Formats: sequence, structure tokens, C-alpha cells
Amino acid sequence: MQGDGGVLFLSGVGEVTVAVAHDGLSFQPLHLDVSSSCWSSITMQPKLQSKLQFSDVYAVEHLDVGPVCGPWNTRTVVQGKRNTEMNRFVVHAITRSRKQPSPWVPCEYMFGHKDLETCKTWAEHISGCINKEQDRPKNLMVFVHPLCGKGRGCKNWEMVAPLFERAKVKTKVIFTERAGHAYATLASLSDKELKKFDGVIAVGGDGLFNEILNGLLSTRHKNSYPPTPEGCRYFGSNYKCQEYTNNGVSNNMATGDDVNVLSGNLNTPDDHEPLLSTAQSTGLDISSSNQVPFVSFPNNWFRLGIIPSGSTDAIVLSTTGERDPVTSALLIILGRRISLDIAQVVRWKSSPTAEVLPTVRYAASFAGYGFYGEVIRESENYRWMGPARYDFSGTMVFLKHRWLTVTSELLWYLPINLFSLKVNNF
Ligand SMILES: Nc1ncnc2c1ncn2[C@@H]1O[C@H](COP(=O)(O)OP(=O)(O)OP(=O)(O)O)[C@@H](O)[C@H]1O
Repeated sequence: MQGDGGVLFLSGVGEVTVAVAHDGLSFQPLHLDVSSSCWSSITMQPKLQSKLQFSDVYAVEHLDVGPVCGPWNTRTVVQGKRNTEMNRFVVHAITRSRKQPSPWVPCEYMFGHKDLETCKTWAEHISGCINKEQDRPKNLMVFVHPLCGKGRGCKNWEMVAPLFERAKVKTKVIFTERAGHAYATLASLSDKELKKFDGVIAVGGDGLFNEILNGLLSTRHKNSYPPTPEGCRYFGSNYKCQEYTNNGVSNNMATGDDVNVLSGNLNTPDDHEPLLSTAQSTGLDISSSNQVPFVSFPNNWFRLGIIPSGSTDAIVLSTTGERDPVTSALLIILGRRISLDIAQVVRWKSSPTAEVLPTVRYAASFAGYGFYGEVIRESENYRWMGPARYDFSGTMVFLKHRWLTVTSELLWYLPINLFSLKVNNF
């Protein structure tokens, strides 16, 4: 490598002059009769580009001596069609898929050179450039729901895990064993532990994501509660309701007791919600359950991500727009983000001591009540049916024909950052 470029052998193209700019690489075939069709005539793998942005590169690997292909343009004889043995390194990037169902797929630019040191220098230089890319995660906590959707949670994780490994993103993987596992793990995780991670990934559907969201925010989102609706007065004094901020605490700092009061409240029997059963072990080393949180949300560093594997995947469809595990994994690794509005829903309920206490939920993308809530609750009894359970339980609930009277009011929205798609190259 000399200065800002040099000559390398690019697999499928032949000898190229490689120029390095601050934002990427560009390649120019050295022999002009290796025509531009070389870039587009490749049908065996995703199309290579004559320019490569560092923001699209997720890994660089040095390889041993081995074969590098000649030009794929079979009409040319310049470099020959045979493989040539040389020192190699591979630049792993993402590209739009031409043939596969995934909108984004990994693609490889394999470079070769007869000199080992030249190869090493190039690989190190490109690695250095991609390490300067901001906002990429280094350490992620991953929850995999084995029974989500059509039962593809584990398979989807197995499919994308090598991408994280190649990009040197560390992952702590937890396979959920029951409803509420992800919620309990995150809600009780010490902030010191949480700070070791750059984000949390759900390999599952909307329900698992919702557990993660609630587990993270339940003790760490600090804001005054939204104004109480008129109806609250029926349970007690409105003033009393307003006194609480999130975590069941007043404007003063949280105490362990306050947090426990709310946790107890979350688990009242009339909730019947799987995401809030927190009694069993979480599988993580929790240092303190009475912690005073110092990680608070919203913040700019912590990210959430979804590898879509559920029955409906509504949140992924409203972020990346694609229900594709590989696309999501690549966008997560590259640190692409989009902001997602989160709604906080507070229900005021009277406790056995007649005190009015808040029950708090967070929702992304959509929140349901009444018919929708009943369908979701009913459908959990038929998980073995797969996604068809929603049609079945929808019919069942419809036939029950229950009436509910509801008044609703939009309270407020909190934007938090999510991993996902930045509209770029689309
Ligand atoms: N190991 C488990 N066994 C039983 N239930 C689980 C387990 N892990 C998580 N759950 C619960 O299953 C619920 C649904 O999971 P998830 O959202 O991943 O799949 P889905 O319902 O098929 O997808 P979608 O929500 O997109 O329709 C979650 O709310 C979670 O509480």
C-alpha cells in the first residue's frame, strides 16, 4: 500500500487500483478491457460495487495463502479465468440482494497480493477506518425466544450469530425459559451490569420486545406521570395520584420500598399478564435488588434491536420495513438507528389499603385494549397453533361478544433510540 492507494488483485475482477478516501474505497480495473460489465456480470454472488463506503463494511479478515478468482467476465482473457494462489484478505460489507429474499445481504470483497506484508497493511488500514465508525455496538445482550412465531427463534439466531462473531460484537445470549424471563432479567439487573452492554436484542416477536422494553424502563425511566384522567378521583384523591412519578416514587429519589410497592402492584392477580411474573431465577448474576438506578431512559447510548422471528413482527415492519433476520442483524452490527416513539400507559388502581397506586406499561408501535387485549390473552392458550392462533382466538373472542366502554386520551410520547434502519442507500 502506497500513500492513499495501491494495486491489488480483486477476486472476480482482476488487478485493480484501489484508492482510499476518508469515507471508503474505490476500485478501478487496471486493464481496461476488463470492462465495466465485470461489476455487473457477476451472477454467482451479490453484485460488487466499484465503490465501497466504510459505513457499509462490518468486518475485515486476514486469510492464509489461497486461491483468488480471475475475472468473472468470461469474455476477457486478460487475467485468465483460473484461480491464482496468493496472500489474501476479505472485506465484509452489505449490499442490496439481487436474488435472495433478504433485502440486505452480506457480500465479500476478496483481495489478493503476492506480498504478505502488503496484505496485512491493507487489512489493518481498512480495519482502522471501520473502527472509527461511530455508534457501532461492541457488546450486546441477546434474548432468544425458542417458541416464538413458527418456532424459528433458535434457528434465526444460529443463522445470524456468525455475522456478530465476524464483526467482533460480543453477545451474551439468554434463551428465554418462560414468559416474564426477559422482563425479570432486565428489571432486576444492576445498572453496573447493564452498563457493560451497548444494547439489548430480541430474537422473537413483538411480545418479547415488549418485555424487554418494560424490563428496561420499569425502574429506569424517570418522569412525572401523565395527568391523571378524571376517573381517578373515583379511586381516591387526584392529588395522591399526581404525587407519584415513575417507579412509584415521588419527585424524591426512589427507595427500595417504593420500587417494591410498584413491583408488587404489577403482579396483582387481575393483571393475568405473562410478562410480569418475576418470581423465578433470571439466569444472570444480579448484584443488588435494592439498587438505586443510575442508568436512566431515555438516553443516547443504549440501543434496542429486533431480529424478527415472531408471528406478526409489527415493530420491525415499522422500523426496518423488512421482516428479515439477516437484514436486521446487519443493520444492528453497523449501528444504524431510527428513533421509535414509546408510549407510557398508566393505570391507577386502588390497593388493598385503599391507596391509589399506578400500574405502568410501556408500548412501542401500538397498544391495544378491549377486543385486541382479549384476543392476545386468549391466543396464549393456543400458542401450539403458531400464527393461526390469532385467527382462531379472534373468532372465539368475537363470538363471546363482550362489551367494553372505554374513554381514551392521548397522554404523551417519549422518543428513545432504537437500532434499525437509517434511510441511507435505500
Ligand atoms: N420460553 C418461553 N415460553 C413461553 N412463553 C414465552 C417464552 N419466552 C417468552 N415468552 C412469552 O411469549 C410471548 C410472545 O413471544 P414473541 O413475541 O417472541 O412471539 P410471538 O407471539 O410469536 O410473536 P408476535 O408478538 O410478533 O406475534 C412474549 O410476550 C413472552 O412473554
